[in-house]
Amino acid sequence: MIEVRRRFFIMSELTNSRYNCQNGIVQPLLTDLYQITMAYAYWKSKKTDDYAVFDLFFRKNPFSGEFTVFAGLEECLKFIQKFRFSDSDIAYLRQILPSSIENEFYEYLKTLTADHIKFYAVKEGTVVFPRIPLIRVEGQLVVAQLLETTLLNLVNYASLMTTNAARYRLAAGHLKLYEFGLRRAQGPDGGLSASRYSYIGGFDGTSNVLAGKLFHIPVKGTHAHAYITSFNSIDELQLTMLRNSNTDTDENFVHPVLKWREKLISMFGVILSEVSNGELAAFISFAIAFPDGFMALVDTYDVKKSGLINFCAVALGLHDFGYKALGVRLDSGDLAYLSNVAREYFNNIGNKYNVPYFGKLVIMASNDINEETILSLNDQDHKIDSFGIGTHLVTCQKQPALGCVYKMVELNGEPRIKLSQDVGKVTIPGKKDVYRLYGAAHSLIDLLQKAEELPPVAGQKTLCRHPFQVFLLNL
Ligand SMILES: Nc1ncnc2c1ncn2[C@@H]1O[C@H](COP(=O)(O)OP(=O)(O)OP(=O)(O)O)[C@@H](O)[C@H]1O
Ligand SMILES: O=P(O)(O)OC[C@H]1O[C@H](OP(=O)(O)OP(=O)(O)O)[C@H](O)[C@@H]1O
Ligand SMILES: O=C(O)c1cccnc1
Ligand SMILES: [Mg+2]
Repeated sequence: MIEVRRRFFIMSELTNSRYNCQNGIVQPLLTDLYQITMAYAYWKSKKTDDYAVFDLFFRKNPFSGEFTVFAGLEECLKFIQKFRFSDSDIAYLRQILPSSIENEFYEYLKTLTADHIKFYAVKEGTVVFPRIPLIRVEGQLVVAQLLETTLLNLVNYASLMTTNAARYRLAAGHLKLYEFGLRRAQGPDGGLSASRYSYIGGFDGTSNVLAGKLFHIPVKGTHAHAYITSFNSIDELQLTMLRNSNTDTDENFVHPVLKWREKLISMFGVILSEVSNGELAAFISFAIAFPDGFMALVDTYDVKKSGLINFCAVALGLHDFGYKALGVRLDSGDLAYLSNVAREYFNNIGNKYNVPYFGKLVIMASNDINEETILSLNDQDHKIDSFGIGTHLVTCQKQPALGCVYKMVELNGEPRIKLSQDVGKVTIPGKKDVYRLYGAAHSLIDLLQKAEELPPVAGQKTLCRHPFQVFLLNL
């Protein structure tokens, strides 16, 4: 039995404002100059009120992949709902446009809104495919045209980023994924979008605090190498006392940690001079600051000979005081190998000193991780629980743009086509609706029909024709 689901939803079915903020720079002037000059030329040719239909779609899945996740819709809806040129916009346009432009045009521009535009879209977060319209805009030609650049800007990076994140999610399975890319993102707005859309694509959280506040995304973080290198010796510790939650008294925390470290040094046969005291001081101070949330960056000096020994000594000290450490972050070296070493340390210590949760301490990995790194790690026997991912994720290094386009497909009820020598660039004319046909187990095909045609009916034969390739599918 074939099931049919409508793909397009009208504006009132799509609006679900979870986020109370609108990005302040998304406004009518966030567009290409040619949209405004075309608006004037349409106005002069008395075509502004022609009835236009535009499709927004892409031609090829990104990352040499087989799917795309549609995103950016929420911002498109806010943009359309608020679309209006302000007085200062008009004043600026008067400055930059030729003096030959008639005054009445500016008066006209001031009156424009998108209130009468009909806006249809696929729901945000839907898996979508090439050439299927993601958005259909219908209405007054001049307004529908003026929306082009901004809608493309809002959808292109959002969908690319969400797809990228979804691919990392597929590669990482159930492991935790955190977006750590703000420092490497394409400016402040790129950074915020990256955090927001990586969350929609399946990440568990972000290090970006503003994104957490604006978009209600869980925020997470550890500490940087700078924190570790800011300490040189144990004597530097200003604060040595920690509340023992078993006895509810403040006790010296450094002495038990040092005792534990002596035991671990002999247990793992490392040389005392190779275990960094500065690193231990940094870990102790961080544990005193966050006894319930102690996560340590262990690769500043030497993971095996120093970082893991110091971390475990502090974690055992915390255990004595009635707290549970969280785990470690590895940020260099062979992440598969080091994660195995870390897990072995934790298991051995947990068994020897009867601290069962030690075997389950979190091992986070970071450092230039991309989808291929995760797939390669999957082929190795790693023990990583979570990844912190920055540069490759937020810059979409593997493919920096999704080629969404916005094309006129109908004017005043007549289909319109853009021809091209390149068959892939020929547009599919006419006002179309989109349906997804489902078999018993999964979706089968996306079907485009003329909007005036009756929807396909579940259980009845439907002739499906590929728009460019010559083969038929009789479902
Ligand atoms: N076991 C592994 N399998 C596949 N890729 C890995 C593995 N371990 C690490 N990587 C990746 O290999 C690269 C190592 O990079 P590089 O050699 O520049 O870093 P590093 O020297 O370990 O650390 P850094 O220079 O940051 O101190 C990173 O992109 C990392 O994600
Ligand atoms: O996926 P990534 O781009 O690596 O994102 C996260 C990185 O950012 C931080 O360090 P930073 O990169 O600032 O310094 P580093 O290159 O010396 O590690 C962190 O320690 C990670 O290495
Ligand atoms: O919290 C972290 O560990 C973090 C945040 C941003 C970049 N690198 C690491
Ligand atoms: Mg790095």
